[in-house]
Amino acid sequence: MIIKKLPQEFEQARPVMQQIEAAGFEAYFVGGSVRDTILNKPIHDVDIATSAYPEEIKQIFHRTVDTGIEHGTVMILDHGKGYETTTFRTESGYQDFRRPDEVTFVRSLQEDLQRRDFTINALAMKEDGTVIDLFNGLKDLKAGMIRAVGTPQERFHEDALRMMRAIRFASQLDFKIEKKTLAGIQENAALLSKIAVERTRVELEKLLLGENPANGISALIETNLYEYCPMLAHFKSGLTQLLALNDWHLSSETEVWSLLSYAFFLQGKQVTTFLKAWKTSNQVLEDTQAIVSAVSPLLEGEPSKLLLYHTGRERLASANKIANLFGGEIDTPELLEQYDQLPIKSKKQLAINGGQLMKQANLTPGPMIGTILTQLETAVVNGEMENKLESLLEEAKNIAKV
Ligand SMILES: Nc1ccn([C@@H]2O[C@H](COP(=O)(O)OP(=O)(O)OP(=O)(O)O)[C@@H](O)[C@H]2O)c(=O)n1
Ligand SMILES: [Mg+2]
Repeated sequence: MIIKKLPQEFEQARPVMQQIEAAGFEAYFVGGSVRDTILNKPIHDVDIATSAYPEEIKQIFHRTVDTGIEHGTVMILDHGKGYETTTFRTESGYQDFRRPDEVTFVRSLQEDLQRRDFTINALAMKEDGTVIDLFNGLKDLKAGMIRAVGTPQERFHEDALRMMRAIRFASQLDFKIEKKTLAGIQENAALLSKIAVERTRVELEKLLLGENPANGISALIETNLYEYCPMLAHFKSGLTQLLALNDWHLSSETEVWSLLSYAFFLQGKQVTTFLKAWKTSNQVLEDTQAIVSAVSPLLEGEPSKLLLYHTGRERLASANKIANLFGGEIDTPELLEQYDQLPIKSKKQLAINGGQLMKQANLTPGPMIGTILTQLETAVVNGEMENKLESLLEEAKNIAKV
């Protein structure tokens, strides 16, 4: 197979490939970018595999960065772009099920490709678009099949994360997992606990953000992999419930964690415990908390102005998306319109501040100031008071008297 029209990311990298070849070495595009091009999907980064050793690459190109030289990876800088090139290699050892004990550089493309995870990820492409397909990856791409290269057991022992990758691709590409590969995951699922939570998290997020998340979730359950993911062992029924939802497409990590938390009936501190177990960022945690607490009122259909205000625009859209998945009926554009009509969007927009309260209403510094500001804020948001300095000062004095 020759791909005639290559995406511009490959075109740009061509001179680099040609230079490696001119020096007498082989160079191929490998990995996800080749797979996604054949699937007509947009690509992000192009990876290059080469028979040249890192030191040889550094002799060919003047501007390089050692991004992972012990693994054979050198970044070539060319016309303001960086190209990761990795020397063909084999790996051995894998006593910890996640990293090889030893990496050996080799000159043969075949040896490099045969240690890769799935046939669809073991394609290589020359700079002229010729595809090298040593493991029937093209056939599997066409059939929509995820199949381990060689023996699944070996591939999963080399890196147990590959089991999560398999189900992630099942969702992302809407592919099936081939029988022996699926059985390999079932048999080796427990090895996933050896993998750093952060790596597993990235795969779970990609799974839930994928084209057909239900496909990935069924495989997660069917293979028992979920039992070796942080805390998911407790939530089999919650996970199963997700399979019944109609056609859903999430669009951020925060939506992933909010959907899971809501589907698992988690609240307050339970959300924190769950997300901490998955080591999400604090920002994701904060946003998820806000979204999860907004879902039930949205589902009930009468969200208060104060809820809209405290949730904020972006989180509100996510919360309503989740509410609608569970039967909520509020239209998101209408809800956002209501939000946009709130008199203020944050405390900063209140026409009065603590300093003015002290100076112009003669209030003494202390916690009372905060309490009064919050009451004024609530009144303004609810449309009970105008957002004007004089009337707010007047009201502040009244509150202080009581
Ligand atoms: N555990 C892994 C990770 C990666 N690879 C190989 O390295 C390539 C690049 O890895 P990566 O960028 O992590 O995955 P992609 O397949 O490119 O997927 P994505 O589009 O998500 O980057 C893969 O295609 C595969 O050939 C592998 O064999 N085993
Ligand atoms: Mg990639």
